[in-house]
Amino acid sequence: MSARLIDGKAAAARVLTEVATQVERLKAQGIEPALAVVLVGDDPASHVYVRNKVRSAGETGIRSLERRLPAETSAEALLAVIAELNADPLVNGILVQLPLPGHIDETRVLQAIDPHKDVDGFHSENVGGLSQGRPVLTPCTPAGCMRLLRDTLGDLSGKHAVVIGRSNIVGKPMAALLLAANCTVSVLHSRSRDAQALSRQADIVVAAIGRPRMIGADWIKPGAVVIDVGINRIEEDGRNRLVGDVDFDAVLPVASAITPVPGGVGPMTIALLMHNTVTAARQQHGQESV
Ligand SMILES: Nc1nc2c(c(=O)[nH]1)N[C@@H](CN(C=O)c1ccc(C(=O)N[C@@H](CCC(=O)O)C(=O)O)cc1)CN2
Repeated sequence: MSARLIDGKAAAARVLTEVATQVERLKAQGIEPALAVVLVGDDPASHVYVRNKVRSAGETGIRSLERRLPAETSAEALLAVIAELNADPLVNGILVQLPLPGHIDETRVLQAIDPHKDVDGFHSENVGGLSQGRPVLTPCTPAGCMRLLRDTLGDLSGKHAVVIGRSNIVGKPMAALLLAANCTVSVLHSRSRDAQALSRQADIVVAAIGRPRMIGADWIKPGAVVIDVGINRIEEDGRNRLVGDVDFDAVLPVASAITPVPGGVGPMTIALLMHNTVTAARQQHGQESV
């Protein structure tokens, strides 16, 4: 048996089409959703992601503003930019591209964003709301993984889901979303005992550890659905390659469905950012989220 490929590009295109329809409706009411993207420094991957975010905004009719700042920008200067965007009534969503240069405290910066404009869902107000099941802005990568899982499995109720990795951006919000979908959730990390055996009991495995191809076939129960969040750049056979946290070739014959890297979770992250921007715009105008 060979697993079905979960096509993140196609799923992202569907989300973006939904978003474009919502944007058209808002514009007909005189509301133009706008997203501010803040990029500090020269990280080449961050530049690509920001370019793709601005492009997706344009394609869905969302107005975008870019604030590009040099790597040596002080925390105070960055906070001043965020304060200006918070105060601008025509800006609905703000995101600060991560990682920030080492001299800037990321938490301090993320906490400075108005929670209603926090389209990354990283502010503690939104993190807390997510764990309480309130309708808050939700981190884009985990929200994208949930869409892929629902498209693949339908109702997730009662499934045993294992999340490997406990980062604030992916692992922890992913666990909260799976719990909200009535899964039985285990979060595995570097100190977990018998991680492989626990993972092998799961119906759903979400790998978000940042270690190239760490999850092999012996971590996966036959027929499980595998979501690979890893994006690792490695050099192999003299070529630069992008690989996930899952050993794709080894797991393919064991799983029932699997996301590839590239073309799996990554495109969903950007699509869900556009979705969150429209949600933020609707909420700021007293409308329910869709
Ligand atoms: N403020 C944020 N910073 C970061 C986030 C985030 O959600 N908010 N996530 C990641 C980077 N990221 C978005 O910002 C992101 C990563 C990967 C992709 C993507 O489409 N990947 C492609 C491959 C692209 C490539 O060649 O590198 C894929 O997997 O198919 C989109 C967005 C960290 N920072």
